[in-house]
Amino acid sequence: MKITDIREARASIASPIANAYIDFSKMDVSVVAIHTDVIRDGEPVVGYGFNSNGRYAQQGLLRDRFIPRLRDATAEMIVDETGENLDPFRIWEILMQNEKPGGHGERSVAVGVLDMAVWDIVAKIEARPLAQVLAERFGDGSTDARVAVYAAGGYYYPDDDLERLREEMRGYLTLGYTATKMKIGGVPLADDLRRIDAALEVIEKPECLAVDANGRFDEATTLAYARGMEHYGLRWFEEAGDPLDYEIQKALGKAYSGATATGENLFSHQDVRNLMRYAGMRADRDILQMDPVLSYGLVEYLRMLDELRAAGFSTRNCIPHGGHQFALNIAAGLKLGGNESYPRVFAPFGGFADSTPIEDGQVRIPDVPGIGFEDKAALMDTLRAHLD
Ligand SMILES: O=C([O-])CC(=O)C(=O)O
Ligand SMILES: [Mg+2]
Repeated sequence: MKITDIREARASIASPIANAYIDFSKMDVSVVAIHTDVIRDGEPVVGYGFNSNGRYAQQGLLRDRFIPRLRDATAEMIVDETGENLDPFRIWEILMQNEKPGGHGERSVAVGVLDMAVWDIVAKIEARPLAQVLAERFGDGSTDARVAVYAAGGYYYPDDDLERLREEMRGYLTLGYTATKMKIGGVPLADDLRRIDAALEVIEKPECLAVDANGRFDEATTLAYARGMEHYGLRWFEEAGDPLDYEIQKALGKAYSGATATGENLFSHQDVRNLMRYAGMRADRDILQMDPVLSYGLVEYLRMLDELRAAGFSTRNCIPHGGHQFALNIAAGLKLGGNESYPRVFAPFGGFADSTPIEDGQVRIPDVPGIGFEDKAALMDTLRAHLD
């Protein structure tokens, strides 16, 4: 088999929302399509990839370095031992040739976008959902029939008020979600506590509401929020301090009895190893949110899981960031703790297949080959509009 074409483009996901650190008025993502000469159902197999929100489109890196490396590789260099499918691990080595260690981030996004498309192809050639492929290759052979998902939102809006937030939370419950997440850190603590109270009027169960500070706080503010929020018993307190400031995370873990969450801005297994070494993470409650597509793809995510296991954590500690179907397949196939979802933001890249509604806070993997993009009409329309 061989790759016949690689296309990339940039797609806007701009919106007026803001978290404690950035607004999304200029946010965009890279989208790629990798075409092959393998025929399934009468059509050449095409794999799709895109990055999730938070990091921007990576067109320069894709065009100048990573796509040319893949284009220049011979057919023998990129296939597995059967010669009939791609080998994502060999492709990863080709993408990363002549890249120095360290300084992860941004290039990890470019590689992750291509890696997503490669795994979509692998599962399409096997004519099975990616979750099943992963369960057999790297898991215990079976997939989780349903994955717990939570609705991430609760952003700051230009015309913010508490009723808008309550209305948003009501909407998530109507869609079938039982758990949600909202932003903190964009306004003073007293105002954030009023926002949490408003969300809890709707969600009712504090163990079903998580809060996310997006790395905004210094240590003193982290501890002030920990004291202010501890009595609620919330689901988790996410990214209190800078993602690489493991001392802040450690101080939080010591001071705060509730669960904490972090990892969406760690892009390599070396960063995860350091988190395990220095951040005082607690295996009995804390959540790890590394996002496979932002962090060099599934090939690297498997190495991160090895780091976690070595430190005494379970795959169930992991609830990836990003709200995409790629992470959903990984969650089902490798038995993670759940997956993020963005029902109201970052359309059409957030949310899951059209045929799998959220039921009681959980979602199934659709029975379609690959990652399942073809079962999500709005996403396919966007991908095709940019890449055909
Ligand atoms: O607002 C963002 O950057 C997204 C985010 O942190 C999340 O989904 O946890
Ligand atoms: Mg977050």
